[in-house]
Amino acid sequence: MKLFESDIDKERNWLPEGGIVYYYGRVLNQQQSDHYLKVLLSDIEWRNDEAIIFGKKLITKRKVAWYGEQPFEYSYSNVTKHALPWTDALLELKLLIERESGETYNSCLLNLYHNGDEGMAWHSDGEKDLKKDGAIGSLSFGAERKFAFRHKQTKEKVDMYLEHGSLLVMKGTTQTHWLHRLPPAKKVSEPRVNLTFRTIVT
Ligand SMILES: O=C(O)CCC(=O)C(=O)O
Ligand SMILES: [Fe+2]
Repeated sequence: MKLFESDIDKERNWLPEGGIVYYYGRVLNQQQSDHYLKVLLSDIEWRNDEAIIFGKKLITKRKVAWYGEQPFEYSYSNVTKHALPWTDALLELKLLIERESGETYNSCLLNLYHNGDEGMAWHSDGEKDLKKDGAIGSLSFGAERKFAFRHKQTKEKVDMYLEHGSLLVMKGTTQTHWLHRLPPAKKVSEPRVNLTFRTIVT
């Protein structure tokens, strides 16, 4: 049983090889986490994601948004987007996780999963505009969901649970050697918002 935040070992690498994943647990208290969930749900310009897959235009149920310190062009599943300017909440959260993780970030991809029917399939975040081996800082709000890694060669799996107000950091060669996904979760009826802070190189 986890009694105190200090029970979380922030220096533990959750991957056995080929990358680095740190889980910082809840970096915001209940009240702050509830506040940011509400603000993000109402203030972010959420859009259904469009992807061209095998020549077919698909609209995802999940909603997405893309913010940054410059109007970066960002390609993602064959769609090109421009980053919107930071909101106050996103800038506060960016500074918080920069302090926690000792890394810097210049952009953020946001995902809104309305309930447990929505998830994200196996992928790695290795787009060419992303800083090579740069850290990705992932903040989660709302429903606690399982997050899974799978090694591209050995198929080894690592599962973890991302709590309300928690921070996960993926860095080093994680995207080269591992896939990750957010599996659907039948019993979950509450929304989850995830923010992945990244570094774009121009
Ligand atoms: O929702 C999550 O926790 C993960 C999102 C993700 O992997 C991504 O946006 O690339
Ligand atoms: Fe990802």
